[in-house]
Amino acid sequence: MERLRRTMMFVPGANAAMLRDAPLYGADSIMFDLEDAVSLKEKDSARTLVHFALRTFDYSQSETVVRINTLDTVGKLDIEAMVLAGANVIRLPKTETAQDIVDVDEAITEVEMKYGIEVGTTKMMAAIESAEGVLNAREIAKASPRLIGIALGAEDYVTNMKTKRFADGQELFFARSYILHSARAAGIAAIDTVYSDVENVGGFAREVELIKQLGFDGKSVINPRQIPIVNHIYAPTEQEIQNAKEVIWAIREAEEKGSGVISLKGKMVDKPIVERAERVIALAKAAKLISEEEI
Ligand SMILES: CC(=O)SCCNC(=O)CCNC(=O)[C@H](O)C(C)(C)COP(=O)(O)OP(=O)(O)OC[C@H]1O[C@@H](n2cnc3c(N)ncnc32)[C@H](O)[C@@H]1OP(=O)(O)O
Ligand SMILES: O=C([O-])CC(=O)C(=O)O
Ligand SMILES: [Mg+2]
Repeated sequence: MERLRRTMMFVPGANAAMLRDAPLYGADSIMFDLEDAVSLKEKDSARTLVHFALRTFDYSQSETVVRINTLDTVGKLDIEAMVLAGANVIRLPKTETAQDIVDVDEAITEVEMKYGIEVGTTKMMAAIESAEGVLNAREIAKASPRLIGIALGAEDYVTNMKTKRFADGQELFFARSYILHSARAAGIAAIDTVYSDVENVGGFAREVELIKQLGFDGKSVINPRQIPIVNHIYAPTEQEIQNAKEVIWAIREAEEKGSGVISLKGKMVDKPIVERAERVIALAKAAKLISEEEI
């Protein structure tokens, strides 16, 4: 089954206490940051700290993602330390072109070969944070078989666009839509950007409602308090779960009789409707609203 990525929590790589406590909050993915949350002075110590944290603490309940620095700075050093430490995913920030992804893919391959790790073990993500990156999202999303998703980085993006973030998110509509389409066309995940105003719970919830409606798999978060809000909004309602169960039971029965399409309460049920029902069930299981065995 597809891995759920409702929440991807940034953890500043230089903060030892946050690295230690990060698994306590139940994020689907923990994103260790070596890039913009780490000052230039702390780049080397943060890399060492995250390397040892990955080897020492138990992050097994989450996916581990590391946001590295770009290859024109210390990205290669980051890749070597993180691949060796067994990070699940390397996230490249400020991705502008498909070639950026190919270059990181090659750097990862080199390290995997050097340490006898099976080539392809380490996955990748691309964060898109500029006009150039958005316009190239379609090629970026298909640039490497390692890619599990692409994400919007809206703080850098609005800066590049010479605007700022607004409550209704209009300024992000094109970028969000194009990134989503690029991800879906490539068959990978689409992750929305951070919401920096941690105290504004209402504004955060409205943004999560919007990105769920658009079709994003989930959101980058910066604070543990944002996790239950995303999980609550992404959790299906009782009615949605009941409908999904009925669809799956009905299609199972139909398939036993050798048919792929049926009518349920006067509505047609076929493959796309079954796929949506399966996602509702996966989200319900993740939210522990139903048990693994129930369906
Ligand atoms: C544009 C970009 O690039 S965004 C990505 C880079 N930015 C980041 O990584 C920032 C990550 N977030 C943070 O550093 C913090 O959440 C801040 C600075 C925004 C707010 O910090 P605080 O005011 O301390 O938050 P808050 O009071 O909610 O913290 C509660 C607890 O959660 C911990 N915590 C807060 N954020 C995080 C986090 N991202 N990861 C792990 N633990 C965290 C705190 O250490 C605190 O722990 P304690 O109770 O044991 O002391
Ligand atoms: O990727 C993110 O959501 C955070 C980030 O770097 C940005 O918004 O510029
Ligand atoms: Mg950024």
